[in-house]
Amino acid sequence: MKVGYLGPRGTFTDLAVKSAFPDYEGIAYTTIPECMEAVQKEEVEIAVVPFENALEGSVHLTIDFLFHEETVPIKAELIVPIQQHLMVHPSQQGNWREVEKILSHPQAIAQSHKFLYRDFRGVTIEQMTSTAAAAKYISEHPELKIAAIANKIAAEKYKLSIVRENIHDYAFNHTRFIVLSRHDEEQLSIQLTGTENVKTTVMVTIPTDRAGGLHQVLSAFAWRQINLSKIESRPLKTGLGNYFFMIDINESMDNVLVKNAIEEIESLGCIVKLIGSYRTYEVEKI
Ligand SMILES: O=C(O)C(=O)C[C@]1(C(=O)O)C=C[C@@H](O)C=C1
Repeated sequence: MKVGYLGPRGTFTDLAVKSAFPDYEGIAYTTIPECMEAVQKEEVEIAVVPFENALEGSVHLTIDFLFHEETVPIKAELIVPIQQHLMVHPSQQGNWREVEKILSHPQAIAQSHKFLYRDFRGVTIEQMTSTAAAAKYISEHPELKIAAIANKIAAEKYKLSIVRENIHDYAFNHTRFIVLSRHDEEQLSIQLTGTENVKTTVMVTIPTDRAGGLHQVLSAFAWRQINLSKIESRPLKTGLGNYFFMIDINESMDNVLVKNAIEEIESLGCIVKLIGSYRTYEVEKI
C-alpha cells in the first residue's frame, strides 16, 4: 500500500508512518491538505496527518479539511512522542549562538516558544512547510547563519549538528496523528500494539437560532453517561460568530448508546458529520 505523509523525509509524520507502516511505500506531500486530498483521490491508500499536539492544541488545517471537504474516514490514531532540537549546518557549529534566523514548522515553533523568547529574542523566526523542510534548507545553505527546529532523524538525514537538545517548552510533548483510509483497520495491518481506547469523532453544526443548542447536544451524551474527551469550536467560515463543534467521544460508534445520542442530536435539527470511529495506538519511541 502507499501512504501519503507531510514530507520531505525526516518529518515527525514520516516517523509516525515508519512506526506504524514500516513496509509500505511512503509518498511525500508538501502540505497537510495535499495528503488528505491524495487519499480522497485514491493516489494513496492511506494518509497520515497531525491532528493535535499536547502543547499547542489542534492542527486547524486538518480539522477544517475534515469538516469542509469530502474526506475518507479516520481508521486509527497514533500517539507519538515529540522532541524538538535546535540544529545548524556543521560549518556554523562554532557560532550557532549568532544565528540570524530560525526556521521550522509553525507547530514546532509554537512548542518551543519559551525557549526562543528566552534565548533568541529578536531573531527572525520563519515558518516552513515542515520541520524536515527546514532541516533540508539548512543543509543546502552552509554559508547562512540559520538554524532549524526539527527531530534527531532529520539532523542525521540532512547531516546537521544538534546544538541544543529538547527545546520544547514542556516535557510532556506528544502529537496525535490520524490515519485516514477507505480500508478497514484490519486490512491496514498497523505494526503497533493497539490500546483499549476507542474514540468516535463527530462534527456538529447547531441551528443558529437555537438558544441552549450546545447544552442540548452535550446533554444527549451526558444522560447516557457517555464520556467525551474533547470539544472544540471552529469557524464555519460563513460569518463572525458562526461555528461548528468537533467532539471526541470515548466510545465506539458500535455502542448503541452513541448511535442513539447522535440520532437525538439530529432530531434537534443539528447536522452531524461522522469523521470516524477508531482505535488508539501508541508509539513508544521514535
Ligand atoms: O513538520 C513536521 O515534522 C510534521 O510532521 C508536522 C507536525 C505538526 O503539524 O504538528 C507534526 C508533529 C509536531 O507536532 C510538529 C509538526
